[in-house]
Parts: sequence; C-alpha cells; structure tokens
Amino acid sequence: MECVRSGVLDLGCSSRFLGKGGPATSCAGASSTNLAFSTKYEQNSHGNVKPSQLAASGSSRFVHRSPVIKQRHNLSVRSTSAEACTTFDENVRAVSSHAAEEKVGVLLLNLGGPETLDDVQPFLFNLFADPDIIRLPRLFRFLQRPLAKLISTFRAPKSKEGYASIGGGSPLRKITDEQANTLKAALQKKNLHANIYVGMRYWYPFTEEAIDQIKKDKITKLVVLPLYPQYSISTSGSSIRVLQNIVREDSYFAGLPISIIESWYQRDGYVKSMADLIEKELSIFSNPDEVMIFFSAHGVPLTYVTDAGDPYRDQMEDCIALIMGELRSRGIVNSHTLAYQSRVGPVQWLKPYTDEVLVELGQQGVKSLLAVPVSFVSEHIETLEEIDMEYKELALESGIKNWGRVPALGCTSSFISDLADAVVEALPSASAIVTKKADESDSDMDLMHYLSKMFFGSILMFVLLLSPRLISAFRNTLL
Ligand SMILES: C=CC1=C(C)c2cc3[nH]c(cc4nc(cc5[nH]c(cc1n2)c(C)c5CCC(=O)O)C(CCC(=O)O)=C4C)c(C)c3C=C
Ligand SMILES: [Fe+2]
Repeated sequence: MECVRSGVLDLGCSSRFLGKGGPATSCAGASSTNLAFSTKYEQNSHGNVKPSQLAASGSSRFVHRSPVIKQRHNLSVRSTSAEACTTFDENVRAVSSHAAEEKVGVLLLNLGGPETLDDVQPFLFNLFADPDIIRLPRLFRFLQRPLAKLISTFRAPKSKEGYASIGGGSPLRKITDEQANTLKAALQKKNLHANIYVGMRYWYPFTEEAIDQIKKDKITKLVVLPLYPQYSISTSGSSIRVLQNIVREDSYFAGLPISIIESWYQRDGYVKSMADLIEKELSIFSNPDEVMIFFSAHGVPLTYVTDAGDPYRDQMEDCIALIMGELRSRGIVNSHTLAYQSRVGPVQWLKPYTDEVLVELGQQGVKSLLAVPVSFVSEHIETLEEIDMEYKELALESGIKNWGRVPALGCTSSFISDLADAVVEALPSASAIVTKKADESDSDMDLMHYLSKMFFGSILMFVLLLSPRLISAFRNTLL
C-alpha cells in the first residue's frame, strides 16, 4: 500500500460513554495553536508532525473547524449485536453474491511507533497533541500543542533509552504489516477478497494516508478494525475520531457503508487463543500449578473511567474473567491477578500499579509468576522493555524466583482467523455514518476563544520563559 498523507489534530472532541456497552460521542468546538518546529520536521494540516523530506502536499478536505458530531449507536458492531446474528456462511454468501460490484476494504487501526531514535520526539509530540491522550478542559485546549511540545521534549530522552534498548525503534509497523498480510490470506481462505489498509494514529503510515488510499482504490464497503481488543477513549476512540472527522468532510466517505468493530476481547477465538498461549507458557515452569498468572494491562488515567465514562477497565476485567473461565474449563485453576502498567505524568492512573503489585507479591512469598500482556496484540516497547526488562528485574529483586512471559498474539493463526470471522460478520451491518454539522453556538464562541487564547497564551509563555525552576519541576514529574 502506498501512503501519501499523514496526521490529524482536532482539539475539540470528548467521547462520553453511556454505561458499559453503548457509546455516544459528542464533540464540541476546536481550536489549535501553532508552534514553530525545527526545519527537520514540519506539520501537516492536522497538526501531526513528520519529517519534512517525506511530507506530501496537504489536501484541504482534511482541514476542518469545530464541528459537532454525533455517532450513531448502531455504528458499533459487536459479536453480540443483532446484526451479527446471521450465520457466518450467510454473511460470506451475501458478500460473495455482490462480489462483482463490491470492493471490500478492511482498515486496521493501530497506535504506531517511532522507527528510529530521531523519530521519538516528533512521535511523542503527535501522541501528546492528541486531545484524547491529554484531555484539557475546553477553555484550555489552545494549550494542547505547546504542552505537547514541552512534554515530548522532556520525555524524549527517557523514551529514547527505552527504544534504544529494544533495537533502536518500535517493531509495531512491521508486526502490523505482517498481521495485515496474514489477515488478507485468512479472509481469502474464507472466500472474501479484501484490500487491507493499516492506519496508525501517531506515526507512519498515518490513518489519513490509509484513508486516502481507500478513496483512491474506490472501496465500496469498509470494515474498521482497531487492533486493540478492549476499547479505550485513548486508543480505538482516538483513531475512530480521526475517521469520523474525515467522514464529516468528505462526500465519498459520507456515503461509504462502514462497520466499526469497536472491541472484540469477548470473541471466542481471541479468548481461546490467549488461553492457548497461557497454557503453553505455564507448561514450561517446573511446577505449573504453583504459578500465579499476572495480567498486566496498559493503564489509563483514572478520570478516563470515573469522569469520561471510558469502558476500558470494565472491558479489561470482563476480558480477564473470560480468559480465566476458558482456562478453568481446561482444568487450569491457577491463581491470577490484574494490574496496570506504563503510567505517565503526575495524575492517578488505574490501580493497582504493576510495579507495586510485583513488590507486594514478592513480599507475600509468591515464587513463580507468568506475566501476560493483555491490552495489545503485538510486541512493543512496553512488552519488550518494560515487562521483559524492568518488571522482570523488579520481580526477581522482590523475591520471585521463576519468571515467564506470554508472547503477544502477533500472527497466531487461530487469532487471525477469528479476526477474519469478525470482519465477515461485520460486513452486513456496514452503513453510512451519520454526522451532525457544527453547532451554531460554536461560531459565537470564536471571539471569546481567540481572546482567551491570546490572554492565557501570553501568560504561559511569560511563565515558561522566566521560570527555569518551574520547568525543572515539570521535568521531574515526567521522568
Ligand atoms: C491499550 C493500549 C494502550 C493504552 C490504553 C494507552 C494509553 C496511553 N498511553 C500513553 C502514553 C504513551 N504510550 C506510549 C506507547 C505505547 N502505548 C501503547 C498502547 C496504549 N496506550 C503502545 C502499544 C505503545 C508502544 C508503541 C511502540 O512504539 O512500541 C508512549 C511512548 C513510549 C514511552 O515513552 O513510554 C507514551 C508516552 C498515555 C498518556 C495513555 C492514556 C491516556
Ligand atoms: Fe500508551
């Protein structure tokens, strides 16, 4: 797949979940503050940065202002939904019967990662410039990009060390491409010929590049599959928002039937594949029955769940219960625990924290642990560096004698085959996404926004320029 575009920035969205299952997304007005970058990296029209030598010319269709968007509830496709109740064969037949005129696309959404150490700071900038990652109150959204610049600059040295220790870059792009190829083959085996596109949120190939290609290829039906088993505002939610923003602006996408599989941790194929991996790794221990299964999930700030209604923690707990249920059905009754890793910054994240639990388990006399990364299906910096190096060392120091780690699912065939089933099941419910135009009141806010931007922006610059102490205090909270 040729990728030609990158980046997005919409500072105005906040997703709010109504209960465990049904999402509703609403977005308020947006604004952005540009910040000068070194000549090596330039911004595109969406606010993401990329190396200038690779920059493609911008397309005005991605440029938008403060729209309000309402997501249709039947946009989400779950294996439990009514639409998914047709049989697999019926779905394949339905698709095949339209094969002549139908051109099916599958868009895999993922986070993306820096491929070289020079990419680390601009990658971090893109991540922290995402209003679904740093959620500022509406009045302070203009600070998003200066803050992103500041935080990415201070965090880059620490992140670079991490990426250097796993070979100088993230393996995510390579693994996701492999998953895309394997999924294409698995779909072909099921008689569905589909183009697979990879869209990353914070690095190449950006979601917008994939979307451009989908349009060029004249896809007539699209299934969107985030490669995160559980939904979080900060992951699948953020990537889906990019897509929604484009749908709102582009008549081709506005008319394109789309199915979004928001989460799929509850699928049998995923649960069984995870149980297979755990069973296999347990068997390597000399006393498998004595091993505690230690699920370690990527955390999110606590307020995502408590204030913004992120279903991530609920889904994670459900997911662990399903995997443990599957293991029990195989006669594996090991003890287990769930903790959250990779917190960033000074705020409270989902608890318990992985590092603290490891120390406690050591103190309690647990001798054997099997770490299971559960929020992501590829190896990445947080498995290869954080779990395999930092947490392993901490566990051994804390008195744990035997340590094992379950690999990420990657291209495991039962798993990819199940993703292919999910795609086929999602196709019949593909429909045009309905979006709502910008609220009139947004334009009334423009002057107020501008004035408040100028006011607070000047104060921020004044404080930052004149207060090296403040900067060093800030740096300490990030490292
Ligand atoms: C389900 C998975 C993930 C959630 C939830 C998530 C939330 C989240 N992450 C950050 C900050 C960082 N994440 C970073 C890397 C990173 N994050 C995920 C997954 C989830 N993030 C992955 C797979 C990766 C690794 C990509 C790779 O290159 O291999 C990083 C950069 C690395 C580092 O410096 O530690 C940051 C920073 C926040 C703030 C957040 C929720 C708000
Ligand atoms: Fe993360």
